[in-house]
Amino acid sequence: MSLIHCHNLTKNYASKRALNQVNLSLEAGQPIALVGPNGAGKTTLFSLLCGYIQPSSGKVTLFGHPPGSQALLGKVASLPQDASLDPNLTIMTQLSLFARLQGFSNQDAEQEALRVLDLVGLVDNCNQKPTALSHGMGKRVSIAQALIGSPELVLLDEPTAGLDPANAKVIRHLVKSQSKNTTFVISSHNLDELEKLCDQVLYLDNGQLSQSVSMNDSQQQNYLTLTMSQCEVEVLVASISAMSDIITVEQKQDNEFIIQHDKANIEIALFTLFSEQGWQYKSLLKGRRLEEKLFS
Ligand SMILES: Nc1ncnc2c1ncn2[C@@H]1O[C@H](COP(=O)(O)OP(=O)(O)OP(=O)(O)O)[C@@H](O)[C@H]1O
Repeated sequence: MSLIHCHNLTKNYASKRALNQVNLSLEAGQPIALVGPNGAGKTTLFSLLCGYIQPSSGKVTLFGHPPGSQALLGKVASLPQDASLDPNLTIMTQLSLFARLQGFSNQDAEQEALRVLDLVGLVDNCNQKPTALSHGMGKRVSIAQALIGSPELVLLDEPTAGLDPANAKVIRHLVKSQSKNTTFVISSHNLDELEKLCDQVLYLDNGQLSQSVSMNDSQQQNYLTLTMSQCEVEVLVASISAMSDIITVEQKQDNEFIIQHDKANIEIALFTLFSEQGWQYKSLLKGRRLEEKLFS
């Protein structure tokens, strides 16, 4: 059974069509990314999956059940984009309360609150109120809240937006470490971050699911992303293009090139060329960056 299944899912806000006939079937596994420009419909799709709003037409199910149904209690959790904590209650009080609402006893609820706070590295802050926490720490508490009861599916809407690199790194580590037992669907504008975390990337544009990209597809094997320290672009492109088994060489940014080839271990021939010419390279990565895959 699919983890998430959408059939012709459509949402209109008055005359505005925010989601247009989205068809989607996702299985449990590695984190899944949801990307798209501002206004593409990402939050609308999340809100439909959480059962916060109802579709205008079409159908959506999670584990075969409609969003918000009793059968999903404890199985599905979410971090909404604008999640906020109660400023008057300590972190411990709030998280214990949410655990009790999921059916934990008073004592177990406190243990569960400490467990999830430990996952986000904030046990020492458990007796503080949200007003004493930084924005990044508050976001980490909200993610801890989403992990109460070890749900099988967690929807994170822009979990690292506005966070400093250290806080963002804590969240990335957390997602990685919990991915064995929990499938995360993450909406974000940070393609570099998603590239590190996710296996599958869904691209929404203007309310339509226009692409579904796998980070590990076999075609990736035929691309290299080369970054040179310094180079004469025309000479470099001509030299690499002249090598056998090279299909195309395309300059992307100042010193970055995408090389398409049809030979395993072509890297050795490239390194030989660099050595003969005395050229310095910064990095040579297998595959193309997510940005390239989505927008080239
Ligand atoms: N409550 C609402 N009433 C009317 N229009 C809305 C409402 N919520 C969203 N929209 C519109 O629906 C479209 C999709 O919005 P949505 O917030 O889902 O996009 P998004 O991809 O999450 O954008 P962002 O990346 O900026 O967060 C936008 O055109 C938006 O203006």
